This record gives sequence, structure tokens and C-alpha cells, in this order.
Amino acid sequence: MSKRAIILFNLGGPDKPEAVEPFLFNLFNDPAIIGAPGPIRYLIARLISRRRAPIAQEIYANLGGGSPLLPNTQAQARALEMALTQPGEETRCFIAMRYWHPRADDVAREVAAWKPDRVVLVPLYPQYSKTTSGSSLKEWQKAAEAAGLTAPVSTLCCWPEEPGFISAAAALVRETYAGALAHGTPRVLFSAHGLPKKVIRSGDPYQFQVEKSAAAVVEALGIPQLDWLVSYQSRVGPLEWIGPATDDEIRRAGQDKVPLIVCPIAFVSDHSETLVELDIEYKHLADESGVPAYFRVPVVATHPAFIDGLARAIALKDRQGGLSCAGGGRLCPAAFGQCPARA
Ligand SMILES: C=CC1=C(C)c2cc3[nH]c(cc4nc(cc5[nH]c(cc1n2)c(C)c5CCC(=O)O)C(CCC(=O)O)=C4C)c(C)c3C=C
Ligand SMILES: [Fe+2]
Ligand SMILES: [Fe+2]
Repeated sequence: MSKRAIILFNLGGPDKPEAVEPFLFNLFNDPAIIGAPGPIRYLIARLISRRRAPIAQEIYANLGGGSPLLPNTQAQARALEMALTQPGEETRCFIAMRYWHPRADDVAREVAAWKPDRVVLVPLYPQYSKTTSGSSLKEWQKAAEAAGLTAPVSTLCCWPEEPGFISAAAALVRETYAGALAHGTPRVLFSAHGLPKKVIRSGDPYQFQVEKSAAAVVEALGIPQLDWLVSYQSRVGPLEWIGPATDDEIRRAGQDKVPLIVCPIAFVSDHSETLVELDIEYKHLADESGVPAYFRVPVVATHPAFIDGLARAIALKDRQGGLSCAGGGRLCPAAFGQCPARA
């Protein structure tokens, strides 16, 4: 029986209030997030994490003190294992988080001890950014080398238009849209985590891919003259971030008096950015801004169409080998030099 290890990557979140500051330190000490040289970055990360910790602790207090990202990712791992089961092959999904446990070094040792015949690397971010998928894949490469993990590796760098992901997201938007119609003609806001503009200017394909995902969901919905747009949430720090900002769009919906449906298009599981920022903070802003009705579309989580689609993309990548976007090859135009796939 051959053995296949699937490594699922995500950001990670603090599991208790005392973990918030070290989690933030790990995040801001990542050269993919703050580009300064090592010792300076270390000092900046110490400073920002200490300053931001009380704010972030308040955010996580709404979730019982910690992030549900790991249990939610574990549920996806079990669902993917089931979908990937096939005769003559043992498949195990491992989870490696970038900024909190389980960390890449520990997971790579666990995978090496299991002695897989093949390894498939799968960031649980539909859209590629060097700050998320790129950072996790880089960290994994070092951890795998250190653990002596030598099995052949294939990598699915991104899957922004994977048909199962799109069809699950469209089904969830459709359900929410049907409920919202009682309040007028809704506007659909595809809200994604933002990025500093300078990251995009360096050739990062994230925004291009987010827009591809949103357009694919809109096409799948097939609602005539749908009022929709993409906006970006979760801005932190002094840099200029890409827009439009989700909070500005909520205020505009209030002025226009349209019901608002917010669909998180860059997250596939619930955590602070959906459960606190979208469900509590932005709901409050929508009420204050006079938005007639505010709805948040559920994340795809373990939706069967999503799990089946991602499992198909993983199985195909495993057969193809190498590194590519879902389906094979490279999705991004040449201008997005940070995309790791070859044309
Ligand atoms: C698409 C996903 C994400 C991108 C792109 C991203 C970039 C990015 N994030 C920060 C700063 C923070 N992010 C924080 C939380 C957080 N970020 C993502 C995803 C992306 N980040 C997730 C899923 C989470 C939630 C984790 C959880 O709750 O489990 C935080 C911590 C929370 C807070 O203090 O508000 C920070 C800080 C930067 C600077 C950045 C790009 C440069
Ligand atoms: Fe983030
Ligand atoms: Fe890609």
C-alpha cells in the first residue's frame, strides 16, 4: 500500500489569551510581512506585537479567548482525507500553521516519521500571495530539509477558480441572496483580506486572483444585473492598502439604502476575520450607517462541493507532479512575477 501525505497550510491563530502576543510576534517577524533586515525586523516585531496584543486580545475575547482556525482546519483535513481515499493508497492530511501551532518544523518531523511515498503541498488560501501561501511554502521547504523528508513533492500553489470552490461559494451566496430579497435588491460585496499596495506593486498576484474568484462566483450565480463588487478588509499599520475598503463600502450601502450581502472570498474557514470583523464589527457599522439589512455568507468550510473539488485538484496535482496552479500550468499574466508557477 503506498502512502501519500497532504500538507495543508494556513495562517494559524492564538489558542489562548497568553498566545496572542507571541503569535503576533511570529507574524510581524516574517520577512514576507515586514521586509526589513533581520535584527531591525526583530525589534519592529517586538514593538508592534506588544502594542497590538491588547487590541487583538479584545478581538479574540469574542471567541472565548482564542482562534477557532485550527479546529475548523482539522474538520477540513478529515473531510479531505475521506474524499481522497482510494484503494491501494493510504492518504493522511497534516496541518502546518505559519504563525502558531502546529508549526512546520514539528509537522515535518511527524511526516518524515510516517515515511510517505509522496507529498502534496496545499495552501488553504484559494488565492496566492507571497505573504500567505508563499511564506508557508518557503518555511516548509526549510523544515522538510531539516527533517530529512526526501519523498517526491508536488505543490498546488493556488486554486482561485477551482470549480468545486466556486460552486460551493455560489450556492451559499444564492441561499443568502434569496433570504435578503425581502428587504430590497441586495448588493453583494466580496470581501477579501487586504494587502499593502506595495506588495501588489512588487508583482504579487493576490488581488488579480481575488477578482478572478469573485467574477467566477458571479458567473456561476447567473443573476441578471447583479449589483456586486470586491472590497478589502482587515487593514493594519500605516502603509497604504489596496481598496476599496470594506468599511467604506458598508457606509456607501447605507447612503444608497441597499441591503448588503458580504461574502468572504479569500477565507475558506471561520476565524477572527469572519466571526468578529464581519459578524460583529461590520454588522454594527452597517446598523449605524443605515444599511437596511446586513447578511454574511457562510464560508465554504466542509461544503461537499468544495471538499470534492479541492480533493480532485489535489489528486490531479499528485498525478502531474511539480508545482502549478489548479488544473496545471500558470494562471497569472507575466506581470505577476511573484506567482511561483511556470507558464
Ligand atoms: C488571505 C489571507 C490573508 C492575507 C493576504 C493576510 C495578510 C496580512 N495580514 C496581516 C496582519 C494580520 N493578520 C491577522 C489575522 C489574520 N490574517 C489572516 C489572513 C490573511 N492575512 C487570517 C486568516 C487571520 C486570522 C487568524 C485567526 O483569527 O485565527 C492579524 C491578527 C489579528 C489582528 O491583530 O487583527 C494581523 C495583525 C498583514 C500585515 C498582512 C499583509 C502584509
Ligand atoms: Fe492577516
Ligand atoms: Fe498559482
